Amino acid sequence: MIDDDPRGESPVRAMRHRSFALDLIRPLGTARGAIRRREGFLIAVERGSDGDSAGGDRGGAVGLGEATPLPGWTESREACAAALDGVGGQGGSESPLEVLDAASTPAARHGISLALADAAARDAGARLADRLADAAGVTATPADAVPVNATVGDGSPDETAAEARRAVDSGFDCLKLKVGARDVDADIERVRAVREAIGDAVSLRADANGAWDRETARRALDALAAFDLAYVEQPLPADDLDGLAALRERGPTDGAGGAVRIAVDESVAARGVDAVLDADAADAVVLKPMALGGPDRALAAALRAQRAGVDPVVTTTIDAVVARTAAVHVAAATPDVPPCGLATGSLLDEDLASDPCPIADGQIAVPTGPGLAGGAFEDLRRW
Ligand SMILES: O=C(O)CCC(=O)c1ccccc1C(=O)O
Ligand SMILES: [Mg+2]
Repeated sequence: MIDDDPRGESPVRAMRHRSFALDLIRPLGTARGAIRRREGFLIAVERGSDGDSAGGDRGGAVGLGEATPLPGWTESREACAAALDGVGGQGGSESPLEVLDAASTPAARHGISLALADAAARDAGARLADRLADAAGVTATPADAVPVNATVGDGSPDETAAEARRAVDSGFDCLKLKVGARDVDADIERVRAVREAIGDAVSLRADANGAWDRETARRALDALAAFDLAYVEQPLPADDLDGLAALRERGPTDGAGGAVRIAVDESVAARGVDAVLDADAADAVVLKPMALGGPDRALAAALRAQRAGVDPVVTTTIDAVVARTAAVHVAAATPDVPPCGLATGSLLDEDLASDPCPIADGQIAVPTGPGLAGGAFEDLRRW
């Protein structure tokens, strides 16, 4: 097929979606409550045939997408389902990406956008990462592997330290620890226990999921400065961009070393990456393709962040394997990407298909194409 539609925006010839529900092995404790189960939609599309195909009825490759909403970052499951149903009823005359709004239904838009991009990449015989990079004007060749962090949930100091130690023993050299689910003094003891268990050579991040007010955040950051954290993610509520900017500007405090770097996640989902960059609210931005309306939009946000001198960290919302693999391609297309929150497949008790992205030595492998993962998801393409 002639590759005249690099962004996969041709009309949809056929589209279907089905729902799924996947339990986590055990609840992931966060400051916003535990995540126990993920419910979403698997999407398959066939793009419209090219105008030049004489037969008039020739379809392209079947592309796969996933929409796994998580309120707080995306629309509700109901709103996602309604948006996907609306696309199905459209009749295929215009691109569904024009009618799906990235701000109000990012997960639905992610699912359709990914399915179209996978189909287009398969038709072109190219890896998704290469197609995303080309469309975004990235000249560097996408990576074959991406550094990742292990994700460690809330738990007692002993439980948390043991889980951190297991992650390091299995090859991770960057960990992200959930904080903010208990009071600051308890979290300080957890971080101390983890640092003692893993040693100084492992990079350590903490994610408060917006739990603290300004005064608590200052107290927490002052105390946590002793443990050499790479950054603290979302120490303040999503909308407090001024407070986040002020935390960054704060100089070293009495003898405690330099200020702790700030990453933002919920602020990106709530206000968009440009508002975060304009407010000077972050040293790093956490980019979840599911929350940003698609892999292409996530990569564009990553490149804008880099141009502003801010580190883009690509992560999942604990998605099933199709969306996780897409996020790996986004990270691969981002030049010099720092460790990303993509090692979340092991949190799930079951999955839609086996994972084509093995993790070793703290790096996740980027599948060879075409599309998302070559033949890896064949069973998912026919149902
Ligand atoms: O970043 C990671 O390590 C994994 C992803 C993660 O932590 C997460 C997963 C689901 C919902 C929210 C979050 C979060 O980063 O706050
Ligand atoms: Mg986060």
